[in-house]
Amino acid sequence: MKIATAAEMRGIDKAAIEYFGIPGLVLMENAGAALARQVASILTDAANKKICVFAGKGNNGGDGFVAARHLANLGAKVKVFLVFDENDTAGDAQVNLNIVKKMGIDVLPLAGDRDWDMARVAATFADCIIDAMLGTGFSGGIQGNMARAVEIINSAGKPVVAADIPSGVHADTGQVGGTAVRADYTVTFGLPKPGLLLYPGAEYTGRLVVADITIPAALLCAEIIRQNAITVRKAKQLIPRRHPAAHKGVNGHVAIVAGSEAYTGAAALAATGALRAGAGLVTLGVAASLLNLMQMKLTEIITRPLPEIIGGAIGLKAVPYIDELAARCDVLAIGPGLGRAEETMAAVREVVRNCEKPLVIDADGLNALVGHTDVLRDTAALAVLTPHPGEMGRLLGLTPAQVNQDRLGVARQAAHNWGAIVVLKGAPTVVAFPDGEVYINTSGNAGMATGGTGDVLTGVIAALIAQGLSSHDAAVAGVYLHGLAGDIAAHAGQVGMAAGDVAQALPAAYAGLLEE
Ligand SMILES: NC(=O)C1=CN([C@@H]2O[C@H](COP(=O)(O)OP(=O)(O)OC[C@H]3O[C@@H](n4cnc5c(N)ncnc54)[C@H](O)[C@@H]3O)[C@@H](O)[C@H]2O)[C@H](O)CC1
Ligand SMILES: [K+]
Repeated sequence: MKIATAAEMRGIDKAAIEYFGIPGLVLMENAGAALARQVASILTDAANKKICVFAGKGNNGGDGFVAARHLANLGAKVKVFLVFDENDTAGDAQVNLNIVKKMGIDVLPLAGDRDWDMARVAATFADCIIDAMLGTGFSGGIQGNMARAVEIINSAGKPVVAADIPSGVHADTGQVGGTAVRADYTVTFGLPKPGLLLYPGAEYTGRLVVADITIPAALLCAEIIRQNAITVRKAKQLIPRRHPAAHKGVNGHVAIVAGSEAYTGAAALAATGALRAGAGLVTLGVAASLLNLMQMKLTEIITRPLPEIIGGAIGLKAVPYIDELAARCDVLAIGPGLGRAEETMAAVREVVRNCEKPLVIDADGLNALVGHTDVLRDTAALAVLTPHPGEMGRLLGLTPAQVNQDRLGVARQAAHNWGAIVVLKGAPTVVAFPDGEVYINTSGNAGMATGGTGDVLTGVIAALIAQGLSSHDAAVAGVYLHGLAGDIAAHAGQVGMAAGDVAQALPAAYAGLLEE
């Protein structure tokens, strides 16, 4: 499913009206009707129920007027509060405001304090509240009357249904402009917007309903829309199917270079993630002094000793051994737990420069690229980088908070600049490609915010490449598969969930994606 920015949505709207000839009023009618249907389904029966609509002056408000009409026709007692000067509205919204007034529905401009007191009382006694104040036209911050209305809505303690976007949430980034409506449901029109899936916007969205308002399908899947959701449907399309006669060689061979004296768990989790995501063979290259320990921890994983420096970290002498290992395998994942010794970092850069196989670079492998992202330009296949916001920040000279301020934009720009696939981990994980295409993941949960889950993801993506997926598809499907495993593991509880639980849940998640 595509995800449209506010500007892309406006373009779609324009094309639907001007090229296909669908009147804007028809789109608004369908939007308002979808809003009314959602409210009616929440209330089971709208007849005699008290509904408050808080409306803005634009087309978002227009959707609210249409919903008010539909709900009044179902017998609901509707009050429409205008959070703007009545003369400010125009076009389709004004047409629908006039209809609502002619029907005798209560339309109450919020002018003086008494009006606001009435609005607060009405919201407190309402059965449902509709937020139709601001949608894709919102910019800046919420203040004044809008802020007052948001406070009334949020403090009423009643079910809230937002039209298109919770007012106060920025459509493109999910950032909140000071305050925002906390919706229980958001009925968004045509396509989801990034801000409904990105935090904190996702927190205000509640349950997301995507309403078909009869925008021609060709417009909703247009290539010019550069955002996509990684849905279960997308992951099912991409996940490799296994031939009944497949042998371990067919299922691919993953090479992993990871671990150091202090971080043996990262190596074990990355290797286990690859195994549990279906790789036929997994070979772990690790500093020689850790070999016995890793052999004790890992049964099915082949282990290879690598020349090391002090502290059980690989050194430059390991480079030819790693090159040889990668040459025998289908993909090389490098980085988890390697440590940050200068010689280890230099060795990683040398390996990345030489590698002829697809690469997955994570954790300390990313730290090795700080100030050296030019080495990515020469990789044989698009390297997949899997930074969390801290690693991303180090690579870009930003703080994690700055990275999270615009996750889509930061990941997209980095992928373009580096000529690599960037999997920016977090809630939600974003996958960005050099051509500007981005995917927002819809699986996973907060229980996965625990040490080592990133190492597992590295193994998962490498395993899917080893099984024949392009780096592009492996990143998209791997992020979803990993999150789905996290959702399965979370059935035992999110608090206390460990990265190993996610790895152990991978076969069940994979099986779920293979089901028709
Ligand atoms: N996309 C579709 O297919 C359809 C969308 N519909 C609805 O239309 C809105 C977008 O309407 P628009 O008139 O462009 O803007 P808004 O109604 O979101 O905003 C109204 C108005 O508010 C002012 N404003 C902006 N920022 C602030 C602020 N911080 N504080 C106060 N006021 C602010 C600004 O002047 C805006 O113009 C979309 O979301 C859908 O709900 C169609 O109805 C159906 C088809
Ligand atoms: K809204």
